[in-house]
Amino acid sequence: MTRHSSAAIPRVLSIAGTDPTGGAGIQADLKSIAALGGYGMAVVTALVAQNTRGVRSVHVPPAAFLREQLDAVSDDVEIDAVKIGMLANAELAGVVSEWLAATRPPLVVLDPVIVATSGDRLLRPDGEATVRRLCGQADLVTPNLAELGVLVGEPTASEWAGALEQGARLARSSGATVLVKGGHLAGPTAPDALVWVHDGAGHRLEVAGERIATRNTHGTGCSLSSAMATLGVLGSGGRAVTGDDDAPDDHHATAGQAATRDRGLAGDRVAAGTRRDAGADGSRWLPALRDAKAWLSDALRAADALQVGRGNGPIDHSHATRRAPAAERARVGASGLPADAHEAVAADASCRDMSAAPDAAIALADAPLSAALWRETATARAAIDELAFVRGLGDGTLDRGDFEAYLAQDVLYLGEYARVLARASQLAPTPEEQIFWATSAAASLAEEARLHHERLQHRPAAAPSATTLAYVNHLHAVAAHGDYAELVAALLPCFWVYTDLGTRLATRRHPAHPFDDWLASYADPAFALATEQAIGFVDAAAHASAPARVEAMRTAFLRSVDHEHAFFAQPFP
Ligand SMILES: Nc1ncnc2c1ncn2[C@@H]1O[C@H](COP(=O)(O)OP(=O)(O)OP(=O)(O)O)[C@@H](O)[C@H]1O
Ligand SMILES: Cc1ncc(COP(=O)(O)O)c(N)n1
Repeated sequence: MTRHSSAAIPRVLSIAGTDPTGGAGIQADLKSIAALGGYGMAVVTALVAQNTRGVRSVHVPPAAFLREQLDAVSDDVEIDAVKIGMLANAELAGVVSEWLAATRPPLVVLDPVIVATSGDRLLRPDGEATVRRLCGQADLVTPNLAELGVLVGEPTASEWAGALEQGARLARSSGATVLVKGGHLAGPTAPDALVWVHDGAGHRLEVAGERIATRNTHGTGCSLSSAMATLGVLGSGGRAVTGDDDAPDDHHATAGQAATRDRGLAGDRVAAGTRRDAGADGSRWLPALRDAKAWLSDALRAADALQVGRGNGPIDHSHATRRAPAAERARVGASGLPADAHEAVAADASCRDMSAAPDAAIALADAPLSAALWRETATARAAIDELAFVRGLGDGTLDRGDFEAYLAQDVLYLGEYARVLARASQLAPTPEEQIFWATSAAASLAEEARLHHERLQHRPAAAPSATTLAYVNHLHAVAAHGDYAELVAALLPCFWVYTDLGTRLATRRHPAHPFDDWLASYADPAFALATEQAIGFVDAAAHASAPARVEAMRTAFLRSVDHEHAFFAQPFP
């Protein structure tokens, strides 16, 4: 492929092995690329049966098939950057080297994966020499301390200073910029440094970092290198590199080496697939490293909440877009809404436009149940999005008769939902919760009356469908147990699924949309606030409950989500 035109969204190809638990390898690469704004593509070198505790076995497909995969991508797609990870053996490393020479991608980041954190080898010893040579075809090489030692043929450095010296030796021998990583150092810091040689002189820029106390660091190297490839294309905002703000006094990039980049780092390459005579200008990577490290640190901070696996779990690549845990949401919801939100609640509240007690205290749980339940219902919620009824609501193609038939069932549901909300109020342990659920019950009845009056007067009264009956029977059955925690868990999906759906449907609004007013009511911030409060109360109830009761809460919540799905999926004659 010779033609290259730059796209606004970096097209980044990962060439790496797999991790079925999603924390490392190609899965981590794709998540990182997406999180940082790129479009991820993936060519698999090896299939690895591994989890957070270690590697069980490795299956390496034929080398010729690796080349077929690579050609399939490069024959069709303009690639902005390549990230190379696990190469398994010399033969595969050789295939990638040949493909790089033929294809000349504008930016190449090599993470020379040799040994996993678990201690298992991911590169056969016969591949080390080839990977060493491959460094000469990369713009950036990102070895951890052990890999750095192997690449320079020395024992693993135990001190940062020694690692930097080894990085300088690798930079000199390869011509690439070396990102020396301090993740494996002992001590309270986790520094990283860019090391390169330019016109024969060695240079270094260091980015400091605090060590985050977590054992969930699986895949940090894969994630960082993919982030660097993506941000390298973007130029990490295209900021000018001043070259000396992070540099240690004794050893820093000079102003002469600093560069203002138009877009990304691709211009730094003399010819991809060849060694550069003058060497790289490594300072160009500094903005990308700063941004990648900040992102990675947040992903490490969020890692423990994921609860994936029993070994060294993954980082949370999606921390920035993921809904914050319930406690956090409750806090933001309570403080981040317009001051008039509470009045809006009082004026127009229902099960869907759920009311709230304005001064309700948000009880914060240590480990929110709600976040786990939300994750557990991701598939069911995605299925709701895909329903013909919901899609028709969003794009406005839903038959009006069907819409009214739905509203007729909703009215019937709201009447019964109000009774169950009232029961929650009766069982509530605090006055705040008592008020919240009672206010919600009243609002639910108000919405029932409003819908009836404004939208359904011309229709004969409907009988409850089997689906509507099943949902309200489930709620009444849980109410009959008399367990407040279980009951509020059963009530929550009606708040939450509708808020979530409503927020997304609201983006489809336009003045001519046939259901515009209805969509507007679901995007009401007061409705979102009420949902945040309900989530906070459910988490507080879980916090105060024994494990068996929490399990009952979970079951009640999951069943309600299933009923929400069935409610939207039912035929509306
Ligand atoms: N506990 C931590 N706190 C903060 N940053 C960390 C921590 N562990 C690793 N990092 C950072 O993660 C990145 C990857 O570094 P590391 O040295 O762990 O690479 P690696 O061993 O290749 O990763 P992997 O775990 O995928 O093999 C670096 O930016 C490093 O500073
Ligand atoms: C396919 C693949 N590539 C890379 C790693 C290294 O990651 P870690 O050192 O965190 O196990 C891995 N475990 N699996």
